[in-house]
Amino acid sequence: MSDERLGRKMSESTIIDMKQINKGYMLGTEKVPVLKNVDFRVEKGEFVAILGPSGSGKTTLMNIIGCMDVADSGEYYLDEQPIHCMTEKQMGIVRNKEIGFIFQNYQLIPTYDILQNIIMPLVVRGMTTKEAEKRCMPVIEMLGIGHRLGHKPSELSGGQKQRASIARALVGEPALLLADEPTGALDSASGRDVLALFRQLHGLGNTIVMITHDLNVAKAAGRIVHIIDGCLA
Ligand SMILES: Nc1ncnc2c1ncn2[C@@H]1O[C@H](COP(=O)(O)OP(=O)(O)OP(=O)(O)O)[C@@H](O)[C@H]1O
Repeated sequence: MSDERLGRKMSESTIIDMKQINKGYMLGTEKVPVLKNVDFRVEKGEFVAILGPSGSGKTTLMNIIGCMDVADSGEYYLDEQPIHCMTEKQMGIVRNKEIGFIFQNYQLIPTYDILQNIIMPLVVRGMTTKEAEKRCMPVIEMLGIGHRLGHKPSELSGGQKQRASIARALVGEPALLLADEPTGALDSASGRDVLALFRQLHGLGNTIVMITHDLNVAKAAGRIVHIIDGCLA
């Protein structure tokens, strides 16, 4: 291992370490840069908001953090694992094990009931339905959705759907919770409720990275990082 590599060894408590990340998209025959030399670091237990206007590159960055897309150049370590060196299959395994996703539109499977949705990450890992259901109960209780388990997502309010999606994100005990505009589809009371829940989860030691365009939402986090025109400030 080179001295340079040793020189930037992560601290034991770093969960995200991105160095000089660049990403662009092809527009006709030209590549348009979207993320420009992004350095981003998150320590375990932090609650960080990435705040930026529409088109600033938030989703592009989230897709890379979430191992759903790869950078054109740069290095990305998630919990000391070099994601930039991995195959798609390896990234899929990291994604399932290390990251709990929370989306603006919940992304619950409409034909599954709420319990089936919540246990899904554990079933994907090979756990039996019975085992998975048992394992999920404390999270379901904490989120107060026990009375909705047999319902389809379409029968729940937006706030309840987001609580179910947070439960699904938590059951696999991920190293990182990654939330993309988690209050974007909610009325203001349900939005405040979800942010209070995030603060509670942060208080319990969870690491959260939340992407938003709304300063009032970002203020719920312990640290705000601004993204403007593909650059982190
Ligand atoms: N798959 C793609 N192909 C081409 N251009 C893309 C693609 N995805 C995003 N872009 C462009 O990259 C830029 C950043 O997009 P991105 O979705 O990351 O921004 P954002 O900050 O999440 O915006 P919003 O808040 O509106 O979702 C935009 O100019 C967008 O048009």
